[in-house]
Amino acid sequence: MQRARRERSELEGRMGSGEENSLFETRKDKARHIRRLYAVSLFVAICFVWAFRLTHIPAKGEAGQWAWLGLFVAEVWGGIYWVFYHALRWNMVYRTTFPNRLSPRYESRFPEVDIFVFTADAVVEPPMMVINTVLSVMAYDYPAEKLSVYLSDDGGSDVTFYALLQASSFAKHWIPFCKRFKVEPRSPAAYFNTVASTKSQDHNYVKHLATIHKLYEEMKRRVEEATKLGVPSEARSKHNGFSKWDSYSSPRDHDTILQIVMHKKESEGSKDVDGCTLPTLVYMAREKRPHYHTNFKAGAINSLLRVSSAISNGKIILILDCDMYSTHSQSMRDALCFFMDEDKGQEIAYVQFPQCFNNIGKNDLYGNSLSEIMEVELHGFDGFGGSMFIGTCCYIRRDALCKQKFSSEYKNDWNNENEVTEVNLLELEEESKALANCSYEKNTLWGKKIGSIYGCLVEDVITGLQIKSQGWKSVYYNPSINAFSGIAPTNLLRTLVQMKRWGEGQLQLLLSEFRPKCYGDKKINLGLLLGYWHYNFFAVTSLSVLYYSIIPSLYLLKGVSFFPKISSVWFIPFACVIIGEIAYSLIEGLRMGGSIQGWWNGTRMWLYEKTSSFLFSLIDGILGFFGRPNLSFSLTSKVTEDDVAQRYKKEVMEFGTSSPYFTVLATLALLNLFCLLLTLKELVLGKGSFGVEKMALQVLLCGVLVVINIPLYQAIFVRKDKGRMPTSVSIKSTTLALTACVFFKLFN
Ligand SMILES: O=c1ccn([C@@H]2O[C@H](COP(=O)(O)OP(=O)(O)O[C@H]3O[C@H](CO)[C@@H](O)[C@H](O)[C@H]3O)[C@@H](O)[C@H]2O)c(=O)[nH]1
Ligand SMILES: [Mn+2]
Repeated sequence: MQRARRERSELEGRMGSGEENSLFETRKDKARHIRRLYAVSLFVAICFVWAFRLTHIPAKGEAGQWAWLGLFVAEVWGGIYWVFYHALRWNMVYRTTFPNRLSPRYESRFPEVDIFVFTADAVVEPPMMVINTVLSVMAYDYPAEKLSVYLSDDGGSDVTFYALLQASSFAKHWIPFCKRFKVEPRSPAAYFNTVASTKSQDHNYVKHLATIHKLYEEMKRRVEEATKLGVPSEARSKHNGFSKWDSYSSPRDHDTILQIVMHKKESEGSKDVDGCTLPTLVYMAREKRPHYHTNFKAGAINSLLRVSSAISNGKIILILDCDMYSTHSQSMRDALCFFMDEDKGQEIAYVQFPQCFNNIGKNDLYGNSLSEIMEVELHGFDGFGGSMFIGTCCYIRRDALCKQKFSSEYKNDWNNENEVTEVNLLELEEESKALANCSYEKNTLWGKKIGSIYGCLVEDVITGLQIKSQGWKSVYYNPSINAFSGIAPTNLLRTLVQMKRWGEGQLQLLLSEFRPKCYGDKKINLGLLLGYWHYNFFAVTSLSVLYYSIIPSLYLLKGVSFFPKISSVWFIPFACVIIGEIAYSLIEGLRMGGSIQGWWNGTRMWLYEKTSSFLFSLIDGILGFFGRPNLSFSLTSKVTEDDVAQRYKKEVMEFGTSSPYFTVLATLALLNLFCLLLTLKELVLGKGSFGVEKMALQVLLCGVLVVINIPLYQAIFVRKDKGRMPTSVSIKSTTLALTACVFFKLFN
């Protein structure tokens, strides 16, 4: 990754205004001319493919006429979608910040920052992970009296609360330790992992390290014990916060639980061992009732927005998922460079950082590094006026989330109006608690115009769009030192389910009343619109990919050809598109620091997501549009069982459970395998009218689909481990695929 970054910066050209005063600089992608030339040429080739389709439609009554027209539709859509894809590569920009210019000017006038961390389930998001994230952000290199950390717990778990209490005590040692020894990263778990292998000569450091490590291990043991056995009664009686669970009946049915664990204005208890102030720390589990929709994370964001406005009211908010710990204690200053820039700062609503993951294997088996999005596409959005908001690792201006429009009169003003000098914590808790009640939002604009937007499984994307349509700008900042790191799914099904949720959310956005509000009236420019469409149409695109991976292969059985002969001039545009796209995606993958195997894995995942996840997104999205309520958010698990972890490490694909996703994938894979085998048999026996030259491209397509599915065949036919394809799925898929082939051959 680092190497790729260096190369990238060499490739970039400068676009800065040359102002010595700016706190940030924007540079254009230096390769943009080559990219554009390539895109235009390839588009011409695509047009020729369309022309071929239109000029060679089989005559009425000839075999495959309808299939031919279907292929035409798939190719037209594929071409259009390809334009969306390249829109994101047309105008990429890169940002650099100058934090060393920031401090001398603004250090004493830094804004208050509120950090929101979200968790929703103590089982799939272990409390230890959550508090490591919390500790990493509490330890930011930032004036503690201007920092508040809020944990929203949609799981309403007393164990998570217990862990947070433990973290608050541990912070009293951890934060001074971080500051004294300039520790990075400041998530204790991540830090102890990195230092395990290094030896230091500094005795003072070694001594402190041993002490703090011991404290951490003790805390970890307590928290893990509580996770297994429940919160110890001794702890319950010591902290009256636990009494708030008395009326609690289930995670879906309880009062608001709000606890200010530490408050910077509190006279005692919020100082570290060196006597320095610690950030404010708040636990919130908003009220839940079965007959109120929770609106998932969007609902949690809005509750926290209100609660925090009563407690600290920071002007800048950092939104984080509970697995996304900070890996760089200075990065908040980078974000401020954008907001505080005298020239352009006031119009920037949010600064999006990339999501990075610390558990990606060498060849990124499941394409989870999301490097296409993080290293390319968000830069593309940025070039057209603003990054997409991706829900985490993002600094947002409270005004942009809570007020409505941007106007040219808007000025940066970092003074906090409701600055409090002395607080009565109980009163403050009581007062803010009501703000997180279910009924609070009744007949208000929350979720419609204010705060995070409801009704969409990608609340982040739609919220970002809403902000943009109100006239605000946003930036994407991809620093050379990673700012955050989290956990990517570690098995195939989790990845597919996550993608299904994203695809469905994007479709909801497209079908919602917000689409015209966000896209209409030229509110966003064409480039940005095309970029968003690239995501919005995820689900729709599944149909053309499915068509392309089924119909041509089936027609092999009948010897019907859909592609030009190799000797024909019409072969040229097809060859250009195929070779061009392979070369382009391979180069892009390698430039981002990936491997060839990684590119191949990514291509497989592209196919799997398009044909299974996005198919289900489409079905559920349409059902949702016709009124079926969406009651669940399939949380991505952040824990991995040992044997699964072993296979993940060895880059062996994980199946293991029967799931409709696998049935679809296996059926497709087997269908192509059968078609290929039958075709090869035909070829070898030399029977019938099978023209090699005529069918070459079609056999190649089927062949590639087979080769890319090799791991799946192994999972069905060869493997014996627990991660292999369950027999029930294998039988179901074989039957389906065989039936399709036989029916097609005999009856069509
Ligand atoms: O009812 C809910 C459901 C989820 N979450 C939190 O939302 C975050 C994201 O959930 P996760 O299961 O990790 O989903 P991902 O698909 O990994 O999330 C990505 O996609 C989401 C939807 O686009 C964004 O909100 C996230 O920021 C982005 O990381 C986690 O911290 C959850 O605890 C809640 O607080 N309440
Ligand atoms: Mn996640």
